[in-house]
Amino acid sequence: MNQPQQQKVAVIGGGSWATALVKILSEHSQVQVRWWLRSQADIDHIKTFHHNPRYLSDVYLSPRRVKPCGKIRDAVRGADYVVLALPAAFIQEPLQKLTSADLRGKRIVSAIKGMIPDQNKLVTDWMEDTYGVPLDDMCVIAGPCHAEEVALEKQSYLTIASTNPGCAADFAHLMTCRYVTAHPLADLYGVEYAAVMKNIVALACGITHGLGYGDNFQAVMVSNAMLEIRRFVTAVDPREREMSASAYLGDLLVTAYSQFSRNRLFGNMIGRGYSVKAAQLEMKMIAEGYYAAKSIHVLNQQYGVDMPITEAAFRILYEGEAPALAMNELKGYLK
Ligand SMILES: NC(=O)C1=CN([C@@H]2O[C@H](COP(=O)(O)OP(=O)(O)OC[C@H]3O[C@@H](n4cnc5c(N)ncnc54)[C@H](O)[C@@H]3O)[C@@H](O)[C@H]2O)C=CC1
Ligand SMILES: O=C(CO)COP(=O)(O)O
Repeated sequence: MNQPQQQKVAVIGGGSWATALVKILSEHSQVQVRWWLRSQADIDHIKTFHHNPRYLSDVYLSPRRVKPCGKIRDAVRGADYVVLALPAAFIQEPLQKLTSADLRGKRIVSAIKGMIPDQNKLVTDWMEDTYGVPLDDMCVIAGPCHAEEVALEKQSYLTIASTNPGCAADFAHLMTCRYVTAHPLADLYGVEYAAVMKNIVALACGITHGLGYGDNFQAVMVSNAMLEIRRFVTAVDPREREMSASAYLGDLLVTAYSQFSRNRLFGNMIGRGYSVKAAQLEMKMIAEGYYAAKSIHVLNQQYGVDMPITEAAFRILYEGEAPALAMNELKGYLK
């Protein structure tokens, strides 16, 4: 591994995943983290008490290795890596303060499992189109890994996907610590799309659970979902890939079944009769699957892939179809 002595990493976002990633990065003595958060009160709290007051508040954040700041240009200045760790719907506003020149020569890491909602673009495509960042200078963080379990230092695995093997291997090194093992993988698009789509499936699983369906039904839905994800990813980016690997199947499983899954929780509320608005207000955290259901639905108008689970979620979330009716229709497609 050809890593320089000091690594400067800017982390953009103040939520649970950003906090977990800052914790992992700060396990490395050679890494300096510049952490951009939008709330000045949270920055002051972290500087004084070394904990994020809002998310994963038990996690200790070393003041020697982690420097919170409120100006995004200060955070990225001099950074080797810029890690994007906000929900996709909120990334455009803070990044507007940056120009292509601010990002030139830096490696961009997307930790986001969502698409830019109004443009229906993957984050890496959007970064390439908006800032001219070459795909080879980007990677994505994927794999079954909830921030809450990182906070508890439970053994976890990540996949770092990139078109550039060196970029993936270098960042995988920074994401590996006592309780996290990270592996590089060459399939950037496949991993990025699968991470977006598993959120829609987990949301749909939550809906069925809220409606009273059991584990038998969910197991069939998750198996069918894996085939649905494979069909879509193959249509968008045809190539050989092992979709039972943890970056694809593992992430689908953890999100569909974990007590920590925001998408499952959000779906569960919808299944129990909450409106979308009420579920969003109740949650306090962001379920990317809500936005992804629309983006993938729109994108699929170009590809025409058979996606009954995504379509059922789309109709419930955006067309007002009753969850019970949509799931009843879906029953006929599953096997
Ligand atoms: N939490 C997890 O375990 C994991 C999350 N991810 C991904 O990481 C990304 C970030 O998610 P989390 O940190 O979990 O989100 P979160 O729900 O914990 O935090 C939300 C973040 O969005 C910001 N935010 C909320 N409302 C906003 C608004 N109206 N305008 C601007 N910013 C706003 C908050 O300040 C906070 O930084 C997502 O794409 C998610 O899919 C990926 C792997 C694991
Ligand atoms: O991607 C995740 C775990 O790998 C997080 O999923 P949720 O956003 O549903 O919690």
